[in-house]
Amino acid sequence: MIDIDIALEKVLNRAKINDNVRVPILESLGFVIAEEIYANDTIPPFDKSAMDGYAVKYIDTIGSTKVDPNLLNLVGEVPAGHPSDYQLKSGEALKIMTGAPIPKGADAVLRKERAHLKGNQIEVLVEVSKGKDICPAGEDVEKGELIFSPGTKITPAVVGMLATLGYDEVTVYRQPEVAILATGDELVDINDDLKAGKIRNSNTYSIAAQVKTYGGKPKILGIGRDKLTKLKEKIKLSLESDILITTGGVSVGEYDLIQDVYKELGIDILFKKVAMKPGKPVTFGVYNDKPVFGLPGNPAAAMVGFEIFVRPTLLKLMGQQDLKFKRVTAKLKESVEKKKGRRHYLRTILTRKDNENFVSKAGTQGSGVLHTFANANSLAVVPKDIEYLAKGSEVEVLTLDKWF
Ligand SMILES: Nc1nc2c(c(=O)[nH]1)N[C@H]1C(S)=C(S)[C@@H](COP(=O)(O)OP(=O)(O)OC[C@H]3O[C@@H](n4cnc5c(N)ncnc54)[C@H](O)[C@@H]3O)O[C@H]1N2
Ligand code: MOO
Repeated sequence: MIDIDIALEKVLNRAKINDNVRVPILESLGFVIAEEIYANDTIPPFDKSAMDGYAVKYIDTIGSTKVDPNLLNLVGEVPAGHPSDYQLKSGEALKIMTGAPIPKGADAVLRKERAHLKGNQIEVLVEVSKGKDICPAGEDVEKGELIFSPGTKITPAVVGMLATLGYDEVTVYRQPEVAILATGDELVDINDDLKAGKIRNSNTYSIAAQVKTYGGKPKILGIGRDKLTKLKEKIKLSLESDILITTGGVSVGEYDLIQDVYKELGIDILFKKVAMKPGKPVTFGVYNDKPVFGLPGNPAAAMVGFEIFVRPTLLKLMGQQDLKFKRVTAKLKESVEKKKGRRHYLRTILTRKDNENFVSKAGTQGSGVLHTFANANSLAVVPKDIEYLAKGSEVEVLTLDKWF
């Protein structure tokens, strides 16, 4: 049995970042920029008003108060999108709207509510300083500035920045396609009859949902039956995808054929047993540089195997730099007992009270119990060589925040 951290290192060492594609910016959300993005313009391109009010010379407001206001002549207006050619002179004001270009001669904006309109004049109720309520040109971005480097994750604000900078498309690392094959003679699909000895195939759907959660594109290959030739044929078809996942058939049963199939197809197996629970029989291989994961059939084991090994692989292919889980330390709300030798990932509920994190089991921890996972929001880590943790002990917890 290989140690989890060593196993993960082997996986990530073999995972290669994807090639890149150009996509419309709205389709780039969640992906990673694969080019340098420079500003072709200064943003904002002109000094603009931050408030609705009056463009003035600040000097004309000096000494002005509510009780003894200075008077300025109103000589016109500047709406947003309509620059004025007027050269403001001393003793004058121009009505100005938020976002409108500051006219020549003006050096401050007096907010509407800080002036009194009296016919063709305004009373200045307060002094304003030079530059007051003006957003200077280049406040956001200077022309020629490097704005984003390869590796930047595209968030809603990044999409907005790309639009501001005039990019309608952006180059990103290509979305990985992840082929998923569930194996087992006992499996039927969602709408099929549950005849004796049969169970519904849930792995295909939970794993495909995990793939989507982390930004991949699932390719569902359906159910493969426990026959070497049939499995070989199905798997062969899917070796074009960026990642291949099979579930089931990796333990030591007579019909657990996955490892034989991998070998016959020329998939180089790097490990087939990991010191973790659930997920001990997680198998990892490489075919033409493509990662191949044989996840266990047990639904919770398959999903934990995905989170620990496939998730960071998928993120790496997508060009992401931070492959780690968000982790917190939390106090156990109950004691935990286990055998030495494997690191356990408990399906848990993480809560916060009075500035402290607490964690409790989401239910029974059998590798086949999926319901518990559906109630969980985190995985608490119980180290390999620990046998007992008392209530109140501190544990490391991986948050599944991307699920929510
Ligand atoms: N003698 C031993 N038996 C087992 C060992 C072992 O070390 N010695 N390991 C156990 C562990 S740990 C696990 S985990 C499982 C993994 O087994 P497989 O990957 O071979 O999975 P299967 O036997 O095909 O299925 C296990 C279980 O999960 C159900 N299943 C399978 N596929 C699906 C699916 N797509 N959707 C829902 N449920 C699925 C299946 O019916 C079984 O109940 O092996 C232990 N055995
Ligand atoms: O590794 Mo298995 O998932 O312990 O049941």
